[in-house]
Amino acid sequence: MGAPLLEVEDLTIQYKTSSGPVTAVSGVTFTVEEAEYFGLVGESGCGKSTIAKSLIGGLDENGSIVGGTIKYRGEEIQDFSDAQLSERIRWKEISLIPQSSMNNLDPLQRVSEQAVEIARTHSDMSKAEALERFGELFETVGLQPSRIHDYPHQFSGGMQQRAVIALALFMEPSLIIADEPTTALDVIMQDQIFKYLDAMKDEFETSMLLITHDISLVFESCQSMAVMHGGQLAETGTVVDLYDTPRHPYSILLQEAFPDIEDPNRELGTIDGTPPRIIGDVNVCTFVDRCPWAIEDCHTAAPPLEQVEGDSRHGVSCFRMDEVHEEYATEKRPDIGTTVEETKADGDA
Ligand SMILES: Nc1ncnc2c1ncn2[C@@H]1O[C@H](COP(=O)(O)OP(=O)(O)OP(=O)(O)O)[C@@H](O)[C@H]1O
Ligand code: NI
Repeated sequence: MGAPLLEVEDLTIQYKTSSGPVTAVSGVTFTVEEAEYFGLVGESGCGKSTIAKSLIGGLDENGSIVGGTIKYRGEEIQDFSDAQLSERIRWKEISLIPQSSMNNLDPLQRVSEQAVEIARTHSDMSKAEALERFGELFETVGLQPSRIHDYPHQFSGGMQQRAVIALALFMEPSLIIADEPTTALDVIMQDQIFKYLDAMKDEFETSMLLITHDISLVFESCQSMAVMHGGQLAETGTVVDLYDTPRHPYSILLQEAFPDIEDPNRELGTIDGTPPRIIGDVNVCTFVDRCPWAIEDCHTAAPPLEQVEGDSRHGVSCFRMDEVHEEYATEKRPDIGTTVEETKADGDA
């Protein structure tokens, strides 16, 4: 077997701000394999979009990678110039469906012109072939093929998002980074797009990095996943690992906070507090202030990602992963720091 499709190791990213360097991502490690859907999950501000942008060299002006490696098929992305990224990587190998897709179409060009331009640079399709193929993709995402010739302003927000998804699929990239791809779309359209993406995975061995705050969506549509908190990676593994035996306190509480399809009447938990904003180096576990299991050590160093014994892919960044696992197995819910919504399920209302 060759190198994994995408290998992110110990990635640290900072933004320059007037109050100092904001560490948006710190020491993050995960791997996306070929033909795999990988979910990156965590609440707002935990660094998901920052990672997404960094993977194609698209960080905001004030952002920079200050540590770690990003390898795509074994090659370091950071060694590519912007021209090389445009020529070799973007669209054809990795395409990004950005979080706010609405602002990602050129307002001065018809959508079809943007597609033809991409096809011209990255394939040997003729213009007619490109337009036909793009029209088919429009149909796939639920838009009238004839509307490829519209300008972006002629579309609603949801339609623009679908046009961006069509563009992202256009060159049949090996990796699609989808940053909250369907949040602006209705459930039926979400389903349709995921069905299509699934078919693509089987046909072209496409991989996807699905970025979302919705852990249930990841459980439903991905094979592997990572949970982030406060710029750090809390836990990574297969969805089965994280669904059946979550070990990081945040993964456990996050899972309790979402409805479970297999147990819809379960009470929903809540996670108190908010993630910290980190200036400069990170030498704590960023979950420490919200963690019912935290001890003194958790305040003094960032826990390294360690493999769960006997499982090469399941990794957890918690000094107390074994104790947490044992306690949680017997007592279920921790007794400090968390509150439980008591009235949710049993018809109290
Ligand atoms: N250009 C920027 N300058 C300064 N700080 C930034 C910049 N972009 C993002 N940040 C900060 O970096 C952190 C991570 O942001 P990011 O957008 O990556 O999070 P996210 O997980 O995608 O959140 P959301 O779910 O809300 O999209 C946040 O604290 C955010 O305020
Ligand atoms: Ni985001």
